[in-house]
Amino acid sequence: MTAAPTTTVEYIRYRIPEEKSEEFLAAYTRAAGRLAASPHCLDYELARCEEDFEHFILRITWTSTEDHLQGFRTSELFPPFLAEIRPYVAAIEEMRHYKATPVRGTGSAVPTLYRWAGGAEAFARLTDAFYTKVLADDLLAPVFANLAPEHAGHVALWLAEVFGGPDAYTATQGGHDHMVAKHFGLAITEAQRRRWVNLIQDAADEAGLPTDPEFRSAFLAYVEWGTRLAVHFSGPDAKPPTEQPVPMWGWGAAPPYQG
Ligand code: HEM
Repeated sequence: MTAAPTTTVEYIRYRIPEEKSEEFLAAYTRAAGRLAASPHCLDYELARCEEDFEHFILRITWTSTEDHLQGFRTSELFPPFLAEIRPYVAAIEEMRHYKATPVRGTGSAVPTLYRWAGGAEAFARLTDAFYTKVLADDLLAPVFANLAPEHAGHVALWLAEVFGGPDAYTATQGGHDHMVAKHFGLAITEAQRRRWVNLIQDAADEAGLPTDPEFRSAFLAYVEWGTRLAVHFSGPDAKPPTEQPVPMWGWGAAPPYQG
């Protein structure tokens, strides 16, 4: 079980007469700077109804309802925020906090990294090429001296799952804690980690994974994160990790170019 999220979404619905909408938008453009500056605000968006121009909905995600009420509302940001929007308070039709339910997710407009890479076969090709290189490598071969025959296949399932594919590693082997625990006691050095990073990129080229900047930067970001975690958990002072979900790696700031 992971802890329930504390974030809350405040919806404020306005009905603004057409002739006032321009100054309403201008006032909110100025007021928004206070939301942007608030450490209690995760994001905000003012949307206008397409069918009925008089309807607006402001959505603000707060770190928690309490942070909104006791934090933002008592901060020095609130008085100037309120001063901008006070003329429209009477036009509010609803102003309430909502908590997310488990019914949420993303659609398929943006392909997962898994799909973009070429699915399960691509990750199998990747780890086959990778472990061939690892076993021929002066720094890494000793670490993988007792490599089990199924290891490459397991790592392929893990990578596929992290990049948005089926949860086959979790279902057949175990989740994040299981994978992390595989590295206990290995005492991986920085030089070995860096070699791992280099070889998996060579293997990605050899296995024909996409070479576009967006895919490769997201791929490498995970490899950096994962190898640094592996080093940490392989060290002498590593404690078993707290229960964590399998990371779901996405595209980050650069979504795929679909021209
Ligand atoms: C993104 C980085 C990494 C990922 C995704 C990863 C993934 C995995 C997975 C999924 C396993 C378990 C395989 C199984 O269930 O059979 C594993 C085991 C192992 N990993 Fe990693 N690993 C990473 C980094 C590293 C690094 C940097 C090293 C060493 C240089 C390393 C060395 C090993 C070894 C030796 C095992 C086998 C342990 C055993 O079964 O006794 N890993 N790794």
